Amino acid sequence: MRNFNFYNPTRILFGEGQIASLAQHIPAGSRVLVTHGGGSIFQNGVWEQVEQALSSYPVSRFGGIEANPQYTTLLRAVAQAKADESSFILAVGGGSVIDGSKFIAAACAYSGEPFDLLCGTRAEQALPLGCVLTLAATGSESNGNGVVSHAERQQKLPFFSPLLFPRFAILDPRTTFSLPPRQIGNGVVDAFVHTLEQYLTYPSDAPLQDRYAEGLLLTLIEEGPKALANPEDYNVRANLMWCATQALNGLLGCGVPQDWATHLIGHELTALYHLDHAQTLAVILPALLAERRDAKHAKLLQYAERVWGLRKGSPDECVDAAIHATEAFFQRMGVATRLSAHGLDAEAIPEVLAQLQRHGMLALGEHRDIDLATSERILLRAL
Ligand SMILES: NC(=O)c1ccc[n+]([C@@H]2O[C@H](COP(=O)([O-])OP(=O)(O)OC[C@H]3O[C@@H](n4cnc5c(N)ncnc54)[C@H](O)[C@@H]3O)[C@@H](O)[C@H]2O)c1
Repeated sequence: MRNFNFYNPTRILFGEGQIASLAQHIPAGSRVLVTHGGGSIFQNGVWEQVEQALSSYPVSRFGGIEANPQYTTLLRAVAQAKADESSFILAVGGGSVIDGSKFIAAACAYSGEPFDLLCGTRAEQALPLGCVLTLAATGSESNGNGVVSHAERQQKLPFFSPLLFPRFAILDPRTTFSLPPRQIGNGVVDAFVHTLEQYLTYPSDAPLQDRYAEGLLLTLIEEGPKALANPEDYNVRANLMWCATQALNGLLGCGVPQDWATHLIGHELTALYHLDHAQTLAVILPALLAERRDAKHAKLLQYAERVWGLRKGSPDECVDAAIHATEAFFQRMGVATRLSAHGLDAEAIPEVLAQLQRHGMLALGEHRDIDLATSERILLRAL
């Protein structure tokens, strides 16, 4: 096992009714800016609960943070937060609202050009941030990462600061009942691929991390389809929500090699062709596993046996069957696994490669050996 430095200060408030406890976790006297997306919180009762819980604070609201939050939208929120002298940001939504709110929190406390924060300048100050999660997927509710899109530059820009871990995250599974099937599928696929990015690499003598990852994968496989079939099953939603948080709160990746090539190639597909984040993962991951089957052979075999129960046949047959089972699972969650399903053909690939080159993505994966030629082969397999 490798050395690691694990830090996660986010308080998790899990379960039905927890929104009512908001006032216990936001410092008295704070001027709260509530950030949200397109308006689902007004239809599913979440806003009512938040408004009631915050009745003792001065509250302002910034809505309209879109999926794959846009830099220009977030700058407007920063201007509002400054004008309102906000001292606490409460993000109410999915990964996009939370990521966007992390940027707002950092940019409000930054005296330079806000874009610097997306180009490697790490936030050294930030407004405190909390969140009410409404979509189980990204883990953003309990990590210090964010991704902001810049439409004009066709870029998705990741950033990180330990100051951007939410102070608390309210995880009430009932808030997810109103998700449309597309977002249920996306959420399960996202959490599944986050887990695989930290598991399906090469053996590193970390059996606890392996079994932790396998536990998350098995739970997602069991519970994911149930959420599609019965969207208001509280326990199913609760288990999925807790899986998604743990898939990217930092603990799973401790002491093990990590891949993340699927995400980095996927980001370019979103920036160029506007696929949902998880749609890109479902397309790239099976193709990447097929392309990298030799480098990942030992862990693919372990994955085949322990996660999919595949023991019959030659090792190669088991690996093939595991990749096939992964793809079939994504499809069962309603998420397509081919570029062609999104109307993209081979003509789309050169621009993805050009973007990877522009962004310096020339040595990806756990061995840093996925060069542009390998990325091209992965994309061709994904057609
Ligand atoms: N910070 C991280 O660690 C991390 C990790 C992975 C992905 N991301 C980023 O997060 C973003 C994706 O976030 P996401 O998958 O959570 O989706 P999202 O936040 O983009 O939301 C998707 C859609 O679902 C709607 N929605 C959210 N909650 C709802 C509810 N309860 N009922 C009805 N509709 C609801 C939103 O309004 C939006 O239209 C991408 O930009 C991705 O790159 C961040």
